[in-house]
Amino acid sequence: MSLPAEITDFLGILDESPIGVSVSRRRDGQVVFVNRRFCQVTGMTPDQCIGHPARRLFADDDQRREVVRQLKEAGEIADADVKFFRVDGTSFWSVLTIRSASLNGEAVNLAWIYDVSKRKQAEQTILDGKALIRAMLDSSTDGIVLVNAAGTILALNAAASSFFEKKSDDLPGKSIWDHLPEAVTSSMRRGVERVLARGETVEGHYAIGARLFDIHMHLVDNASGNHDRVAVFSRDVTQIHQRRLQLRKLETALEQAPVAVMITDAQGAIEYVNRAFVLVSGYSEDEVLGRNPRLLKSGETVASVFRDMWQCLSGGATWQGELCNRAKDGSLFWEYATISPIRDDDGVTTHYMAVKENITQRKETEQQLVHQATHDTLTGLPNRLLLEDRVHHAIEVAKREGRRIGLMFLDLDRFKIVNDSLGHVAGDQLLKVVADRLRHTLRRSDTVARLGGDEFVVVLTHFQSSSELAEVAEKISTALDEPVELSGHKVHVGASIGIALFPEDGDDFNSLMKDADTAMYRAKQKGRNTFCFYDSNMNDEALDRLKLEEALRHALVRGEFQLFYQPQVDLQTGVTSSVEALIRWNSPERGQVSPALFIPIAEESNLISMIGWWVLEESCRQLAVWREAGLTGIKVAVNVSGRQFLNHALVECISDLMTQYGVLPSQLEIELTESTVMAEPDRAIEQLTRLREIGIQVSVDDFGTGYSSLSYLKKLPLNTIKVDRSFVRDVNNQSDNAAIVSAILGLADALDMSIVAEGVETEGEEIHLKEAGCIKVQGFRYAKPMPAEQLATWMQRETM
Ligand SMILES: Nc1nc2c(ncn2[C@@H]2O[C@@H]3COP(=O)(O)O[C@H]4[C@@H](O)[C@H](n5cnc6c(=O)[nH]c(N)nc65)O[C@@H]4COP(=O)(O)O[C@H]3[C@H]2O)c(=O)[nH]1
Repeated sequence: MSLPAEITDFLGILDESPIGVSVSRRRDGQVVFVNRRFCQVTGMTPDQCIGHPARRLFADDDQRREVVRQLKEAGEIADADVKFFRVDGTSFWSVLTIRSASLNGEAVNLAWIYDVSKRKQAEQTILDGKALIRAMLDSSTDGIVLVNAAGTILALNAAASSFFEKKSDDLPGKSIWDHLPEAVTSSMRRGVERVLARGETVEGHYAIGARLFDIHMHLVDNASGNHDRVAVFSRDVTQIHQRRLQLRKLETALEQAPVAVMITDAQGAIEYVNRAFVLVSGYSEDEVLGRNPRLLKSGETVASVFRDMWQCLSGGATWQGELCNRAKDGSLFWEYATISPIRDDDGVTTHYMAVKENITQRKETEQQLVHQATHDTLTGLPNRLLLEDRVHHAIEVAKREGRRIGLMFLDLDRFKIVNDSLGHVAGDQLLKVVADRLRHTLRRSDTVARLGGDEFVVVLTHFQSSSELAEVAEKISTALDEPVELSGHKVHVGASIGIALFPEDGDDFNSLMKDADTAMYRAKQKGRNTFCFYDSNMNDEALDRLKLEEALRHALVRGEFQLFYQPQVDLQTGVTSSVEALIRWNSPERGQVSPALFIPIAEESNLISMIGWWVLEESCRQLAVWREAGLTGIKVAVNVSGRQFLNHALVECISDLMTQYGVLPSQLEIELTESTVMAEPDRAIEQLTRLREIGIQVSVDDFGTGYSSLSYLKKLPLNTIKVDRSFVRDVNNQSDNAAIVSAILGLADALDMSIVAEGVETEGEEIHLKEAGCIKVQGFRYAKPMPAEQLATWMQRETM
């Protein structure tokens, strides 16, 4: 059927309207008319519509069926939102209205479509937004309930159900107050009122059933800007609360624990200490937090304990052990510590926890017991047990270091008489006095022990010679020879001392004790208050040395020293321009004593300084005498010992003497042995430099015997090397000596030093030395050391 022109014209008027119009026959559903707008909206041409079934427009079958159903039922469709699919696959939303009508006697469906895609899109966006918000709210673990002023629930999220213990679907529209326990409602009601009245956020904690909630209530604006809604946020804090309670319990337990607890981070910074820690250490929490536990270090715990601790902890294991720490007030305390690493879920150590039991009292008791077991109760001195231990230990060290040990056995000479006559109390008092005197006479490094009764033992480990031991024994004898005041009586006790030496007399404790005891009996037999060595040779030697030292002490005051001078000759010119000053001791008892014998004793007993100064002064004095006598241009080489050389006053003293006697620096030379220079090379360099600064020349004696470090030799400001006599001896026949002398000459040449060969005795030696390039010589071949007066004559004769 085609529509009459007047009808289509009429309908065509609607072409420009926003409404699309189609007319279809009810009979067969064929479209008989579409206006232009209809074609625009549907994206079809009139030809694609007219003559075709109207249902073609519906790409979606379900929708089409629905439209047909409605048309059958009601005969029309009013303003339905329908989604159409265009032939190109795109879709659009339209408001669809279909009405039945009669056109030219034919029943038709008039359809109006109006594109509402934009509105639909906006609606969808709103819906999507709402769904998103809903999803977000539902995914929140906090419950959110929106109520109005009357308490009517307007909305709530899924998590809010736990707050009400009911499914959230039932609740909107109902009163919140009907769904909460009595105890909660009144307080919450007041909260809601406050939020609405003042716009404040109100917080609270509520127990609902077995659960605990943190509640926050906030004012919410409605769409028209009225403040009549309250959002109630509820957070289930039951678990947190329980954990908090648990932690509090643990903290209280830690705080009240009888043991000190300390927690540090992985770097050792203290994060927690409990009350016991504060009590024991004396440090407050604030004073230790953030600091390292090292602040407790006392220096009394052996280093190996800390090494062991860190090895253990860094390996992830728990360490247990004893530590001696220092409290804030400086006192020491002992702890038995258990230190464990604390790891996180990944097994990484984040903290260390130390649980420490104070064991100071136990330690003190232990130490007291040990002290009691190892010390004599009366005198407080080590007893036999400790003595034995110390001697064992000393023997070990002495073996390692190649040292000697002196063990002295002391027996008081008149103790029994005191005890029997004045009683035990006086006897005990006497023993205490003896112990004190021994303690004061000896060095801290020496051991003094009491064996029991009136027997004491002294152990010395630092001494040079047996004469030094004899000296100590003398000192002890002198100290014990002093009278002791006992119960109003002056008592002389004295002691007999027996001395045994390791390793000479014995190499273990028992044999040394036995030998010292034997020697002590010998001393008793000799007459009391004396000492005796176990080895009688040593006895004589030590006594002899002691006597020599004693005599040496008086020699200076008694004017028993004299200087001899030995010329140093120039082989090329035959001229003597320098002499070596050599000391002589004319002892009334011993005759002439060789310096080789008494100089070492003087060095050991410190007499060398006095003797050394005398030699220097005497040399200067002699130079002045020679000058007066017209003997000028002579230089004196003075031997200076090691001890004297390192004395700070040496340079000033030499300067003073030169000024006093009018001696020029070029007239004085200092002779040092190679070992003196090499003993402390750095200090030697310093002192030599100062000597050089005042113009004094220095020569090294005995060169070649002391293993000089060549690198040092280069740095030392020395002028002359003296080739030792041992290399000069038979140099013309002994190739070894010849090689050494030639090497020393080469060295001196390279270091720009001059050479003096010592102890030249034969013509052969002289010829060899001359050919080797050695110019200056000294020895019996030219002259023996002689007194000053003789030297003047000798020199005059030589120059004649
Ligand atoms: N066999 C032999 N010997 C020769 C010959 N020419 C010299 N002598 C001896 O060799 C020693 C040289 O002195 P020294 O090496 O410094 O060795 C000196 C020196 O180290 C020390 N001394 C001497 N006087 C002093 C002094 O005033 N102070 C210091 N600290 N030590 C001194 O005592 C050591 C011994 O002195 P002396 O007995 O006087 O012995 C002297 C001297 O008499 C020779 O051709 N053949």
